[in-house]
Amino acid sequence: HSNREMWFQDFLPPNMCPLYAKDNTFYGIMFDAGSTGTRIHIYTFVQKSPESLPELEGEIFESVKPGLSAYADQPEKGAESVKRLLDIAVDAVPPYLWKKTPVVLKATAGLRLLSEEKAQALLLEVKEVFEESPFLVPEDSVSIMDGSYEGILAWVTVNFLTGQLAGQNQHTVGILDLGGASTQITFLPRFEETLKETPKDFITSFDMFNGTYKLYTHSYLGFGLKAARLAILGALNVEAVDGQMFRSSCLPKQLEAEWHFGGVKYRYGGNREGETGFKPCYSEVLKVVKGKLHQPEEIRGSSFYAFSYYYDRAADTNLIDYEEGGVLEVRDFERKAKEVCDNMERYNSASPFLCMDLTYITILLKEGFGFRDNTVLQLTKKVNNIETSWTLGATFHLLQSLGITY
Ligand SMILES: O=c1[nH]cnc2c1ncn2[C@@H]1O[C@H](COP(=O)(O)OP(=O)(O)O)[C@@H](O)[C@H]1O
Ligand SMILES: [Ca+2]
Repeated sequence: HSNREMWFQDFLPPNMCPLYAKDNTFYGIMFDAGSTGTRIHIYTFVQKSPESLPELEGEIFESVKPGLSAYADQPEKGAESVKRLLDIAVDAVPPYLWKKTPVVLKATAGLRLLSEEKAQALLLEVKEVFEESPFLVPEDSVSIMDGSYEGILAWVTVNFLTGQLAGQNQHTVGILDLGGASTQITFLPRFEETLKETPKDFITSFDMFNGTYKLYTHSYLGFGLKAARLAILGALNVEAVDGQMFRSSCLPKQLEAEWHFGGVKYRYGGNREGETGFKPCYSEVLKVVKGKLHQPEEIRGSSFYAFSYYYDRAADTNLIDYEEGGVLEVRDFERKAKEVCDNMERYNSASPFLCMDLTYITILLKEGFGFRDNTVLQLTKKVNNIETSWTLGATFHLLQSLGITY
């Protein structure tokens, strides 16, 4: 963009700038501080009239690992990783729009699991990075997001990108997000019954684009893929993890290794003496999931969009194409779990956790949420080349609250 800049840009107010005079272009910068990585989404919008939805022109996306929570004891270093990503936005947004472009960071389950003190120290350092940038820094620009918003905003993203939020005939789709530390389920109930039999705190009313949506949503903290690994290994909420060896029938028999998560080091390994394979693994994982999740009757027959680790593990095992995504049934995950767990040596090089992860996904879907074997899942990473992430919904919400869009 910058080669198109001209000398008068800096002297004329944007609405008089000849280059952009007719353009109602604006930007939004949203950081996703996830448990396994930090990502920046720089969105460009055009709004042609107050009546129509803003049009999304494009997205610049970049990410770094590990996530902020890995810097629990070095908040400055954590903020540095945010600074490096923000520099991309400085180059991407035309200077005359810097002051009008809001920058926000929302942290999810990784920071929810840290102590209040450590989480706040990290957020404070990030806030300083924002204050030193040329962008618009709204109130509450750096925060830990409420789990229910994580689901709602991802639902907004997917349904906006698939065109379901415009016009009259809305056939919205439900979404499933499997993060590292938490997992979300969100859908628009069609039956009065569902609203009646659902706990009150699972239903949230939400205003967006001149409509009100009464959504079913819940975020299960500790049920993300990586947190579930710890729960399955029995390493969750254990005081002195140091030196302890956590074993599971879901891991290759001879395996012994170390794993870092949330700033803690865990030693884990296979069942040297005991059983290994799909059957024992299934009952091991079932203990972690059974009876812990609400099962809405209505979802049994409907299809859902699934992304994040649902997508990654399906792609890792060739259930879907890594670039294109694809359509699966719940039983495909189970079939693949059996295949991997009963032939662990063959899959060991991919990831020693593959059997555990696939078994967990199977059980989460079937025994956790109560999906049927033939429930259809649409696995997507991108829709029209835009990442399916809660960040787009969050940016719409932000721009609306700042009066930048309608
Ligand atoms: O922009 C995105 N689009 C789609 N998936 C994403 C995006 N950013 C992260 N993910 C996926 O989210 C998963 C990691 O979860 P995350 O680190 O966000 O944990 P959390 O949600 O529990 O905090 C991975 O599967 C990763 O591929
Ligand atoms: Ca996430």
